[in-house]
Amino acid sequence: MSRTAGPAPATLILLRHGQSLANAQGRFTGWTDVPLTPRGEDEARTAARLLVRDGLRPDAVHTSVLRRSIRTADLVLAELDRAWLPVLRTWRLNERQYGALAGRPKSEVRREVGDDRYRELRRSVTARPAPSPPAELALLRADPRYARLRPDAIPPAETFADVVARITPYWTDELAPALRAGRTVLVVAHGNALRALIAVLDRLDDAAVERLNVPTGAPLLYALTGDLRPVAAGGRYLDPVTAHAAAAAVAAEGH
Ligand SMILES: O=C(O)[C@H](O)COP(=O)(O)O
Repeated sequence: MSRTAGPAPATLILLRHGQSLANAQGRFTGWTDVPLTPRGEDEARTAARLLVRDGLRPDAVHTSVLRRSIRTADLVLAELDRAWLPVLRTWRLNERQYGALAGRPKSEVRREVGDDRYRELRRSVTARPAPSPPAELALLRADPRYARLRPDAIPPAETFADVVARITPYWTDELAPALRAGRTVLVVAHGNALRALIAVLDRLDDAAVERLNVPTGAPLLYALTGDLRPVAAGGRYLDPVTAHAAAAAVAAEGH
């Protein structure tokens, strides 16, 4: 008797945008819509060449609504000669809303609040930064890219747990169905958005979340089983030596 084949394995590629102006300046970014630096654009092209080297050809692309992720995806698709691919853009893949920390130098914040609180603000699951100043929050709430959101749905500041909560529906409703349909899905997003997605994929506990850092411009491949479980926890960076060194540098930011 022939066994019915189970669902096919799936391929998910996670990519944090290339270096941004705020990254280069050592500042918290959050929902601030900063551009890539020239180095960040080169990181995007290098990431695309790694995908080509490994025979990876995305046929579904998702970004946030922030230009650093949109531009990174555009550069990758151009390098892959797939500029024709439709790209889905969503606020749910935005970076964590860092509230009053956005725009502030990380080293200044660390000196102000101390090493323990600084680490807690960046990497704990439940720490909530002070809210964005009212004028900045009003600008976010008036931004046309969030026009379909209720104004009170624009968070004044997010915990990491909040990011997980807003990304999970996107995983369930958009990414997982595309993967089950056999698409090679590329998600171009942000450090904490991808940390949240990885936490969901690998079912990370809080301690593991706190240790997790995602570098810019480093393609992370998740081979998934038919039921969308990672074949290897943590996935596999296409250039692991560079990625792991860059992840350590992310952890050390502000010091
Ligand atoms: O929003 C930011 O500041 C960065 O992109 C992520 O910063 P973090 O690594 O300090 O969370």
